[in-house]
Amino acid sequence: MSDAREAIAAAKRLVVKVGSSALTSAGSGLDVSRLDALVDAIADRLSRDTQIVLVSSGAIGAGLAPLSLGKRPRDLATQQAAASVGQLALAHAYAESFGRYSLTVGQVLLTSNDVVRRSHYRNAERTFARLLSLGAVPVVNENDTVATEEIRFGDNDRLAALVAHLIQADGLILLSDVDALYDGDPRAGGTRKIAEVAGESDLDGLAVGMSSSGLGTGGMMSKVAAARTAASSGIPALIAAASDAEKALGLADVGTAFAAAGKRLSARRFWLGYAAGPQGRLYLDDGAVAAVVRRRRSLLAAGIVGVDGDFQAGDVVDLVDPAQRVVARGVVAYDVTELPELIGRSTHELPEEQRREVVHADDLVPLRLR
Ligand SMILES: Nc1ncnc2c1ncn2[C@@H]1O[C@H](COP(=O)(O)OP(=O)(O)O)[C@@H](O)[C@H]1O
Ligand SMILES: N[C@@H](CCC(=O)OP(=O)(O)O)C(=O)O
Repeated sequence: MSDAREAIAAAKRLVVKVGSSALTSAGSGLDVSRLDALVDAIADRLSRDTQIVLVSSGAIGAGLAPLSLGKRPRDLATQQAAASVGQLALAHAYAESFGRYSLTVGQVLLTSNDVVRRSHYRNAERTFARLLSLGAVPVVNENDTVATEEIRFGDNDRLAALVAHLIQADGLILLSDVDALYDGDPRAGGTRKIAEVAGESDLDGLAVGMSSSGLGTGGMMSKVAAARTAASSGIPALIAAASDAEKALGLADVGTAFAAAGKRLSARRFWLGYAAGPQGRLYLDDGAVAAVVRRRRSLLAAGIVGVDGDFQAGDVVDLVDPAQRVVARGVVAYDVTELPELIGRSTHELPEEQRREVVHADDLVPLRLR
């Protein structure tokens, strides 16, 4: 049994995410018997001294049949109407289902603003902590009815990874309609199941594709991205089938396990690296990339070759290498208008008041290349 599986089996706090494809079907909407089976597995784990936050998709899928919509709509307004109807059905079904175990659920609907802005992020953190301390099961989804195209997560796998860090979970379980990660889309046949992802090299050469049901949004790609986000911030993750929920939440001996890399990032550094919305880009030369990413130094004006975006001192920006890859993210100490006359110049050439670092090492998080 891998460390990741042991950690998930022994976790005191878990985030469990279930996808639309595991709860709904195009013709008949919400499948209450599958939802009940998931709740059975969660209730069993809750009875074994574990706190669980459930991130559940399915609002749009659950709203289709009541609105006589045949398949998932493409336009945002109809998706939002379906989510409005479906979220109510979903919340009601969870309340009823957990009620069989005398468990109380609390609905938490988030938009990306709730994590992108640091003050909102901390507010969400407090809400989860209080719900859990009161013994309720938080059931989370994106607030689809108010989220506009610009502020949408559109992807509950990522939301689940962010929530996992937010509540300091010991593990993340992503449940879908497929039993594991394969080295190619299993619909193609002849593909091999991947049981363990110990490090990034185990993901080399994989063909990870989109949803097969037409109900899910991100397909396996967003699950792998979410599992990597969790793992790289110190939280082991498991991708498994919702129909295997009992085993996934039991011994964690099914699906694909992602080993946690290193120690957990602090809340601030995690927010900076994965949740915050960057307002601009700083383009670095090779020397600056080496200093910032490998030697964990502050970014100085001398190593910047270009600037893009509309940011002010205190905003979050992406740091981009000469191959145009985002290699780090940090809080910039200057407004965008101040930088053009500073970049490329060494500190001793600059006036006294402009000698501070452009991004201080304490405000900088190197990102693994995605
Ligand atoms: N390499 C792969 N391994 C496993 N599944 C894959 C892979 N590539 C694509 N898929 C597809 O991704 C689907 C799961 O994604 P999705 O439908 O979005 O799920 P959910 O609604 O649970 O978020 C699977 O049904 C599968 O067909
Ligand atoms: N918030 C949307 C789901 C978005 C989403 O990520 O869906 P999925 O890929 O099924 O997890 C809904 O409730 O319909």
